[in-house]
Parts: sequence; C-alpha cells; structure tokens
Amino acid sequence: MTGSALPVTGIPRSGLPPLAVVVGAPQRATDIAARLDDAELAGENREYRTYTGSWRGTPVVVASHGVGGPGALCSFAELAEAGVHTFLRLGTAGSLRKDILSGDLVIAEAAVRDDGVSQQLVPAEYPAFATAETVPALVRAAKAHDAPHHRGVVWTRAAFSPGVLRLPMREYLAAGVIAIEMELSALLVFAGLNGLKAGGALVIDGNAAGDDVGPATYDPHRDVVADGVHRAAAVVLDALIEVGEADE
Ligand SMILES: O=P(O)(O)O[C@H]1O[C@H](CO)[C@@H](O)[C@H]1O
Ligand SMILES: O=c1cc[nH]c(=O)[nH]1
Repeated sequence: MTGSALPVTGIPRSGLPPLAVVVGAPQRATDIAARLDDAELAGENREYRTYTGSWRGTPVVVASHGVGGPGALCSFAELAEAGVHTFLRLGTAGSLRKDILSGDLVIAEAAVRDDGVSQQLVPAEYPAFATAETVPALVRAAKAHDAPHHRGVVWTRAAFSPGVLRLPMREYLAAGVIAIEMELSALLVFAGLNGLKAGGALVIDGNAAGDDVGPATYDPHRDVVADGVHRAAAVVLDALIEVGEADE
C-alpha cells in the first residue's frame, strides 16, 4: 500500500467509479471481478479486496467488506470517499421462512438495525431503508435471470452465534422478517446519513429460523448456494447499472 492509498482498504483516495457491488468475502469479489471487462485490483488490505472493471460497458467497483457491521462500515466510508455513491450488497443470508429456499434471492426493502454499530451513528429510531429504486431494479433483473426471488425486510444481526440471551426470533418471525445476515443495515444507515444510494440482495444458504442459529446449523458450502451466488452476481450488476442510469 502506498501513502496515497486510503488506510483501511488500500484503495486510491479518489477516482473510483460511482457504482459498487459490495460482498462479504474477498474470494467472492475476485470471482465477480473475473466476469468484468478490464478488471483491475484497486486495493487490498485486511479483509478488503477491491476491483474496478466494467459490466456491459459501464465502469463499476466490486469490493469485499468482511464479516460484521463495524468492519464493513470502514470499507463503505473509504469507498464513498474514493467516489462511490451507489452500493448494492450481494451477500448470503439464512432464511426465516419455509418457502424461501437455499439458492433463492432475497431482495431487501429494509433491515432491522441489530447490527451493533449503526446505533453509534444515529439513534435507533432512524430507519435502515433501501433506496427505493434499488428494489424494482433488483426484481426486474432477478426476473430477467430466472432467479427465484422474494422481497421484504431483513434482520441484520451482529452476533452470528447465540449466547445466553434468548434471540427475539419469535417476535421477528411474527413481524414478517424474511432473512438474517450481518451487515446490510449498517450499509443502509450509512447511505441514508450520507445522501448515498444503497440496497441489497442476499442468496439464501440455509434455514435459520430456529433458536440454535449459528455454526451448528450453518452449511453455506453447497452447490445450490454457489449457483445462487453466481446467478445473483449478474442480477446485482444489471440492477446496479439500471440504478446508475437513472441518475444520468
Ligand atoms: O456472505 P456474506 O456477504 O459474508 O454475508 C453473510 O455471511 C457472513 C457469515 O458467514 C456474514 O458476513 C453474513 O452477512
Ligand atoms: O448471518 C448469516 C449469514 C448467512 N446465513 C446465516 O444463517 N446467517
């Protein structure tokens, strides 16, 4: 990393394309970048691996943000500083509904702010909402790619493994929340507070509606999940371009 790079992610201080797909895992960023034209590594440090390239002729960023809201926020802040103004997260999530299956895509309308970090930015009553136009853009792209999809509210939760406290699972199921993951609400709040656009689509990697969510029931390394992520990458990139075109 050079002195001209941003300190956490190692990306340049300015000049990145305004449209970004953000993902948890560095390898997922590499896999998606391999499908871009003219992909180049723009920076790498810790869990943050960032590429630039173009998708259907439009310059984009693909970046990994790691696991958990606090670390992910460091990446979102540096990406925004470097020029990104629209973020779509392509993540994985546990399903909270029997009819939402492994490999399906959940398109987020909003997220429960149980991320453990956004409460330090703004009071908890402030909503974590997806930028309105991201939702129909993702739905249209999912249909175009024949991706089984669902839309609704996602539970972003900081703790992956249970502790001694009872999870409010029954309450969130009764409230109609459809999937659980770990970073989206931090992204949506960050975008809301900074006049940026953000949304997300999550590939289901199993059912997480029990009281014993966490490592004991977690099995994301299956073909049905890998196939879902591969399909979702094209969905999210297409939706990102559509949202970007609406800005022009
Ligand atoms: O697949 P990613 O994008 O990392 O998303 C999910 O997977 C991780 C948990 O293993 C958390 O980051 C969670 O949000
Ligand atoms: O947080 C997460 C992410 C993926 N799958 C889960 O069950 N939980």
